[in-house]
Amino acid sequence: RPVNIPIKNRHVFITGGSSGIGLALAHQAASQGARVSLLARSLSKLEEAKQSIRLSSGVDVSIFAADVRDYYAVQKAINDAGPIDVLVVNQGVFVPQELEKQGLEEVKFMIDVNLMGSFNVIKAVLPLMKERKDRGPTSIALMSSQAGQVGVYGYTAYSASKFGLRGLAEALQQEVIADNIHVTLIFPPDTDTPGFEQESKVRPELTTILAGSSGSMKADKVAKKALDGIKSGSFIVPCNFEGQMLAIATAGLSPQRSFLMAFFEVAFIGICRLVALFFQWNWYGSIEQWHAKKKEK
Ligand SMILES: NC(=O)C1=CN([C@@H]2O[C@H](COP(=O)(O)OP(=O)(O)OC[C@H]3O[C@@H](n4cnc5c(N)ncnc54)[C@H](OP(=O)(O)O)[C@@H]3O)[C@@H](O)[C@H]2O)C=CC1
Ligand SMILES: CCCCCCCCCCCCCCCC(=O)[C@@H](N)CO
Repeated sequence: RPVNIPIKNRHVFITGGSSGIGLALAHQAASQGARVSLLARSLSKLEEAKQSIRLSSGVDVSIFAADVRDYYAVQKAINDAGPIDVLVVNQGVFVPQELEKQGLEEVKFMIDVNLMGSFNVIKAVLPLMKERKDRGPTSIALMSSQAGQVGVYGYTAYSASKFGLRGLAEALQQEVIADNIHVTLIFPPDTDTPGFEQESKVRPELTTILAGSSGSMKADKVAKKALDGIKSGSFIVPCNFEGQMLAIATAGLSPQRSFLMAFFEVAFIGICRLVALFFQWNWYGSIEQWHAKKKEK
């Protein structure tokens, strides 16, 4: 059933909030009257973010320098930040590379930050979020990626880390629903951020070609979709039209609050599977072409 999770005058805690999508979310939450806290590794980037939010909305955000891989550092930050109403687990790292070429330390880095780091943050927040009475509905939101709905060339480790978040989210929602806690999973396409700019420099050509199947977005737009999804307690939040098709094609056994969306899923799942097969046909065609071109050289 539908739910409404207000953010005005409530505490929104964003990991990876000093850059890109997380920073855009922080700006929007602050301008909508939320009390905002940010967590990331680099203190100087956090201070810059704090400054820019103060300039644009006059709001003073709290900042916490910690690495999500360090449970005790995360726990300390969260205890210092005070009770959280909306947790956005958004930190993420992405180093695209064919698995054969990628070092295992890079694989582990992505799994540790994106997946294990998310466990650390949620484990630290949950007891405090649960323990408060008369607090109204609260939210735990996770930033996945369209690469967490479909495997993409060059993203073996990254896709695995983002698919992992879905299992975590589906199981967690069942565990916390009785506490009026609502889980949201966000699936952005390529998004114009400092992290993406870095990624683009090292991305295999095929990764760029396949990821181009979905249009790219501005961080502000993704943040707006995310925040609207969080406020309406949506479990799955797609960000663009391709994302809406992907969400239907991969709906599986995820919960659905909206009767209208449930109807769309049932009505369009067949056609979306057809479109998905067409995309796969196309992707394998691109892969074949790319190999043929490489051989010629
Ligand atoms: N941009 C894109 O194309 C897409 C991004 N996403 C996802 O959205 C999220 C945000 O991405 P984007 O805005 O592009 O990323 P950015 O690289 O621009 O920002 C990443 C943020 O995460 C923080 N961070 C990184 N590692 C850690 C860590 N170990 N501990 C704590 N904080 C950390 C960074 O700060 P610091 O380095 O100081 O720690 C920074 O604040 C990620 O989860 C990403 O996977 C999903 C789909 C597309
Ligand atoms: C029903 C069929 C729908 C068809 C649409 C298919 C589109 C899939 C495109 C996948 C794009 C993956 C982008 C990853 C972005 C990301 O996370 C990196 N930039 C790292 O941050």
